[in-house]
Amino acid sequence: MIPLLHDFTNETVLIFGGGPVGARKARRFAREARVIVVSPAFADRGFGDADLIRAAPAAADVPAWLERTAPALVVAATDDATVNGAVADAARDRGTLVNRADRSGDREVDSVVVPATVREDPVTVAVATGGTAPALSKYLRQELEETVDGAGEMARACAGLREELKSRDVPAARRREIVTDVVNSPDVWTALRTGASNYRQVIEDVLGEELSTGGDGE
Ligand SMILES: C[C@@]1(CC(=O)O)c2cc3[nH]c(cc4nc(cc5[nH]c(cc(n2)[C@H]1CCC(=O)O)[C@@](C)(CC(=O)O)[C@@H]5CCC(=O)O)C(CC(=O)O)=C4CCC(=O)O)c(CCC(=O)O)c3CC(=O)O
Ligand SMILES: NC(=O)C1=CN([C@@H]2O[C@H](COP(=O)(O)OP(=O)(O)OC[C@H]3O[C@@H](n4cnc5c(N)ncnc54)[C@H](O)[C@@H]3O)[C@@H](O)[C@H]2O)C=CC1
Repeated sequence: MIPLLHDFTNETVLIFGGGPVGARKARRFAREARVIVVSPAFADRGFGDADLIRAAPAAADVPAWLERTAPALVVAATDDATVNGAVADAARDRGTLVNRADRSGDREVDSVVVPATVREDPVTVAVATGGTAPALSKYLRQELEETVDGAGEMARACAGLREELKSRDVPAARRREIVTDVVNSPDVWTALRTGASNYRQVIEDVLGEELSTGGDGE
């Protein structure tokens, strides 16, 4: 399987199953998509701002739900393997992406896996284990949270610097050198992580230095 980032803006994600797993997937997708969760019962968990629809579709009813809601992605997260299988079949018939929460091998065509994710906008890091060890994905995600801390602000600093340096016609090679130095600077990371600095300040400091040295490489 190959990781890709998918924009779900203005798309619908349809989830079957309102247990803890359905709730987790609902929260995940509700940050961007319109999410509908269909289930006879709902766990006492957050579902983001998903629409919760109380129903217990039989396998034969599943295609009509996809027809009605036209989702970009459908999630099978019930504890009924027959219903989950019907969800996968209906998705394949429509050419819709499907995530089966109860499966890690024998995947359906067009199936997708939800990776463990660390997010500090605009930075995203995703971890998967080929379905073999979700608990390991979660562990690595927790470890990576420390590494990624401050990366959102660092990304904004780099983006701002690239833009400013381009607009000042700084040669591309020098531009790359400056941005690479900033990304590799332990001092900048520490300043961003502790709040001692922010991305605007970093841009200002680096540009100030560059201009005062006349961009002669040092
Ligand atoms: C294939 C996949 C399909 C999919 O759901 O996309 C899948 C399938 C299954 N998960 C199972 C179990 C658990 N899953 C978790 C947790 C997470 N599972 C997630 C993803 C995935 N799970 C996909 C593969 C990703 C990869 O390649 O690693 C995460 C990363 C993302 C998310 O779900 O949001 C999220 C961590 C989020 C975070 O915190 O960062 C825990 C830990 C816990 O809950 O604390 C357990 C219990 C411990 C264990 O068993 O490892 C079972 C057995 C069910 C049973 O026993 O019946 C199956 C089915 C099977 O394996 O057959
Ligand atoms: N991907 C993952 O991270 C994990 C996956 N799993 C798998 O996912 C499944 C769901 O996990 P949990 O939420 O913990 O299970 P759960 O048993 O707590 O929840 C299942 C939900 O499905 C609903 N449901 C039952 N029949 C339905 C139907 N016909 N239509 C719609 N909804 C229906 C139930 O009312 C319940 O809300 C498990 O059976 C397991 O196979 C389990 C743990 C983690």
